[in-house]
Amino acid sequence: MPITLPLTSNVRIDTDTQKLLVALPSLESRLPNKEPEIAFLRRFLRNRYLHLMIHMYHKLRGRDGRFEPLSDFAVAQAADVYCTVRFKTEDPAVRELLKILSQPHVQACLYTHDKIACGDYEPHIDPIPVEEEEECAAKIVSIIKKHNEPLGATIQISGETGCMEIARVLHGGAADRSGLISAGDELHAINGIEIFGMSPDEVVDMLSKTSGSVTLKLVPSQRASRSRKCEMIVKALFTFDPAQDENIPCKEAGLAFHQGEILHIVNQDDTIWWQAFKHLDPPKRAGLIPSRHYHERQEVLRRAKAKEGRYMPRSISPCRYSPKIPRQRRLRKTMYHIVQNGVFTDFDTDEIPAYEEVELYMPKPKQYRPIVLIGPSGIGRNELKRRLRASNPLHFDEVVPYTTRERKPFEEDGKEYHFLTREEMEEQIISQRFVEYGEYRGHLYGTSIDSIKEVMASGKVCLLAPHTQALKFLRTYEVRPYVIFIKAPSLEKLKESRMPARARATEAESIRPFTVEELEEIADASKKMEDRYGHIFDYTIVNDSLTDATTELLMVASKIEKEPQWVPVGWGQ
Ligand SMILES: Nc1ncnc2c1ncn2[C@@H]1O[C@H](COP(=O)(O)OP(=O)(O)OP(=O)(O)O)[C@@H](O)[C@H]1O
Repeated sequence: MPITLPLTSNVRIDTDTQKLLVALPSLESRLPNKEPEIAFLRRFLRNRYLHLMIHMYHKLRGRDGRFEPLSDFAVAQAADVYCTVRFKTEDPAVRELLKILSQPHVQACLYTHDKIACGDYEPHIDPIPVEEEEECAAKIVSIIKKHNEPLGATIQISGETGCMEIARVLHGGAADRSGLISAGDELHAINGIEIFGMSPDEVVDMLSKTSGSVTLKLVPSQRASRSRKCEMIVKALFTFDPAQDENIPCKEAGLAFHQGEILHIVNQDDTIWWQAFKHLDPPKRAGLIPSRHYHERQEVLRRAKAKEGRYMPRSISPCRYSPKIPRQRRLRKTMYHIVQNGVFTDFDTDEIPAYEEVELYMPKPKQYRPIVLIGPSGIGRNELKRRLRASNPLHFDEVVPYTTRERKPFEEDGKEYHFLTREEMEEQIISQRFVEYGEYRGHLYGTSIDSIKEVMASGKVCLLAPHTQALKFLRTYEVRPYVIFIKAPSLEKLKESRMPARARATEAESIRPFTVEELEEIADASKKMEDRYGHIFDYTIVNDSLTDATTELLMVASKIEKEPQWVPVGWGQ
């Protein structure tokens, strides 16, 4: 007589199970000490779910062809659909489809379908996992996030696998502090919630809402760790605002900085985004900064665009004036050159300033850095230099220029000028002894590197007001100049300060007040000069009120004799 299950009157126990149940009492008598196990087996064999499954099994094995599947790879087909549409998240229908496909029960259903379609329901023993599979195992990482603190990592959808992965771990952030999260790790779940099918924005949003303990399920990266953690101190030679950069992976992770700020670069793994923090900032999570390569590429594009729009901030005219030569004459001659490697070159190279590696320079007694005043012609460099020198002539000094003109009876060689023959001076020019020189009325005039060294060796502060072109020669380990930009105030302020003060413009044989056009030219040149050479300046003084500018210059001059300064690497010893 067939045994019927109490709760499933319509499901009959199959004959094999019946045989087992019938055999149980004899088993009990033969194994008296196994009573609990046999009792469990009895309950199991009578379980209605087991019999439902056995029933289904027999149905599926029915040879009437009613359960012929359309395909046996529904999971792969669903994954294919998922990958094809996963980036079209702007379409609500696609979003819904992605959501449905990522539901665990839908996936389980598809999986079961494939198993059945393949007839893969015969019992089998799982192979013993091999070591590589163990490596693929997920890791559960719990990190403690302070209130409002970001995770300290950026995420992206992997181009290879289509999975969400950690793009980079920010130095010093919560993820970095855990020591357990690496770039390339696949992110599968946050606080137990599967993120399969979510967009990076949704994941970021989800992460930002969590605080305290956050548990991440990650599949470790298979890539070999290629972290190139490094510490490099640099001066930023440009200004960066992450809010203005369209390509930054996460604006909140960006580090805004200004030209001249000192940054500690801590990671250069990524070719586009490096990681850095600002000097003197409390030690905290590093931010993303453009890599040198990325900045250069962006700058090239910006310049190309500016060229199209006909505005080129770099197109500053080469030096037209030399210190002793009146403006009108010099304009016609354009005779000013810098010699480099025996060739006449210009400082307006195509180099794109990004970061300059720096080190700390400690001021030493009686070894003062020369102060170099740079600015547009007529802004007041020489006036300020004169005033600084007059403040303490025993401490500040100027260089004695060289000339090939005849010595006047009242002049002393080495006092007003060093006098050389034309041949001698030309020889020295060719051997690059002059930081700047020019020709006026058939005679050469110039500033020699030797005369700068002379002042430096005398234990005085050497004051210079050369043209910008001379910086290429002056910015060396031997001279270590401190460059101060004398900047023009607004045109209105220039007119207000220069006109009533009867500021003088030098002309061929006379001096006269500035014209409005000349003041406009000064304001314009100042702007262009700052755009072009701003990264070289150590300090900027706006020369609006002469008294204020002089006071500020005295303050800076005193500061650089006492306080440590950031200088290009190699100048610090
Ligand atoms: N802040 C100021 N207010 C009023 N006049 C000023 C100010 N600064 C400079 N000047 C005057 O402007 C004139 C030009 O100054 P200065 O000769 O020092 O310019 P510069 O930068 O050395 O230019 P250049 O190389 O052409 O000589 C001088 O008469 C100077 O006294």
